[in-house]
Amino acid sequence: MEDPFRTIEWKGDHIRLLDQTLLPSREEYIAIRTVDEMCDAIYRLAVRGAPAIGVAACMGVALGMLTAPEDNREEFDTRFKAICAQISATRPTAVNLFWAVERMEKLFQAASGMAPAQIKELLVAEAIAAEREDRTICENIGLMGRDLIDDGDTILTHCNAGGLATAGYGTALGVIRAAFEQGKKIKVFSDETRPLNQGSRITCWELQKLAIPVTLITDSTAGSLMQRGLIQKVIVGADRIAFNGDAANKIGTYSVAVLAHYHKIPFYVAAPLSTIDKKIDSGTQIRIEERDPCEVTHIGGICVAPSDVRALNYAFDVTPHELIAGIITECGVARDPFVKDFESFFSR
Ligand SMILES: CSC[C@@H](O)[C@@H](O)C(=O)COP(=O)(O)O
Repeated sequence: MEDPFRTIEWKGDHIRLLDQTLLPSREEYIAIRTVDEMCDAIYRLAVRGAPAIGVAACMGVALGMLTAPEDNREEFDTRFKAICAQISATRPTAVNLFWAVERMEKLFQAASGMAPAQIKELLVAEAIAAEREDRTICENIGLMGRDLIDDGDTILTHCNAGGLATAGYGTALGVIRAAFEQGKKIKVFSDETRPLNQGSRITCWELQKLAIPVTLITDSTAGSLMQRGLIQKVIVGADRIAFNGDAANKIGTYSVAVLAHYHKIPFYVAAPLSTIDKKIDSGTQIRIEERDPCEVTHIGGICVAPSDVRALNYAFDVTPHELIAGIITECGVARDPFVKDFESFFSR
């Protein structure tokens, strides 16, 4: 089946992206014309999900350099550095953002002997390639993970790790989609995923578009469903995975993993290799984004708490590797001790 939407697309002089903050009530594409606009889109989650943020970062760098002066090499280089720094400062947890900026930096360095006009072309080509690659990587994650799902399974997912969190197809939802495309009769429970409701707003919307049966639950319902034997697998995405397998994902993922462990339900993480941070060997080193408390005190712009109450808004948590049955990547399913499998995947 064709993708029912396009997360992000290079359009020559601008970037077109589906504004995810408006879903599901409005399906609106916006045009990003400057680095400021791209940084704002990433920060306010108009584009979100680790792999999609990575693609947005590549495209943001290429876009910003389109207007860089070609007659002054020093200014050209300074502009590049400033753009990379600005994009890197938008969100701290998803490593794909930094992976993307590093990818563009490497290219910029390798092309340092070339004329600015040529470098601009290379940066654009790299950003477009990153988008295409991500789609293919997600399809491969689907192929690698689909046999973990049995016919008749009901799967719980948290947040949104679907086509909209990537350049297309998705990671956790990609595995579910691939199993569904094999003809397996599967059902999905989607946690609503407070505070910003990526589960209810985006995962449910995507799964409905794909005709995959989905039932929305509040975040606090998952344990009860597990206790009743109504969930056979859990699959989620990740924003950053340490080399020992500890995985940061949307806040609430850790609670789901603990529940799954208690109920002996396999808990899987699906993510591309670009989400694995080779520089850190434990989840304790992952910086967790803390966002505006208003996201907790308000739902859809309506205040649901006393206006002066203190609220804490960690956007992510870390699930320790021992709670993870497998990490599904485009190269295969890594198992504990993850470091061994990761090393083999990266050496290919
Ligand atoms: C394939 S996306 C994996 C994760 O990025 C996803 O599960 C998630 O936590 C997204 O958080 P968000 O704050 O919406 O960007």
